[in-house]
Amino acid sequence: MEEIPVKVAVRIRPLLSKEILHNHQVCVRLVPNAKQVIIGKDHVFTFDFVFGKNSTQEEVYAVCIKPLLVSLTEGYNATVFAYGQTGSGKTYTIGGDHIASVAVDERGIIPRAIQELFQHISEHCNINFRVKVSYIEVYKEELRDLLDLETSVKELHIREDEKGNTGRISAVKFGILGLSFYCC
Ligand SMILES: Nc1ncnc2c1ncn2[C@@H]1O[C@H](COP(=O)(O)OP(=O)(O)OP(=O)(O)O)[C@@H](O)[C@H]1O
Repeated sequence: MEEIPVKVAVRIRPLLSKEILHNHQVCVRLVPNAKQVIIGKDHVFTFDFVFGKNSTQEEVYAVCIKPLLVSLTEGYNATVFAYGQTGSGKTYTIGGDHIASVAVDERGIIPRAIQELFQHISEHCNINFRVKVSYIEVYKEELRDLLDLETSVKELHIREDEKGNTGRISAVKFGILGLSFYCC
């Protein structure tokens, strides 16, 4: 079977207290033993990974991200991004919020991946690693450097090489939040 390099996971978040208070109803169900969700009455969608409302940060990381980190340390590139409408749980899952104030169990993808990457580096003193980080927000077609908010949005551009590959954006936040790794 052909190996498809892009994998898509869906994560259902639990209702928030304010949603319960306003009597909002859950409109999405998991299909047992299938990587599918049903929206409404009968709209079935299939994904590579499906996480229900009780899924943990650890589970999402272990299933979707850890294998990529292993590949990264073997010299492959990987990109992870979260996509969804406002309030759907991108920041929570990717772990882009105030990391210091988040309980260890609740930490999302970015702090877990960074911790594991540096753990790997410290265990392989015979190899030279160079780690670069950038954190870019793309919102309404404009780029903002989240590590240097003074930079004008006009100074940042997405560039492509002759093959159409985009450059070294290392963490992207748009209606999408993401993290890219590049081995140097
Ligand atoms: N899996 C989850 N378990 C518990 N709470 C969650 C989960 N996912 C999201 N939440 C909560 O839902 C709320 C909205 O999530 P979040 O801020 O991550 O959404 P977002 O997609 O990043 O929104 P925006 O695009 O507006 O920034 C937050 O209070 C967050 O803590």
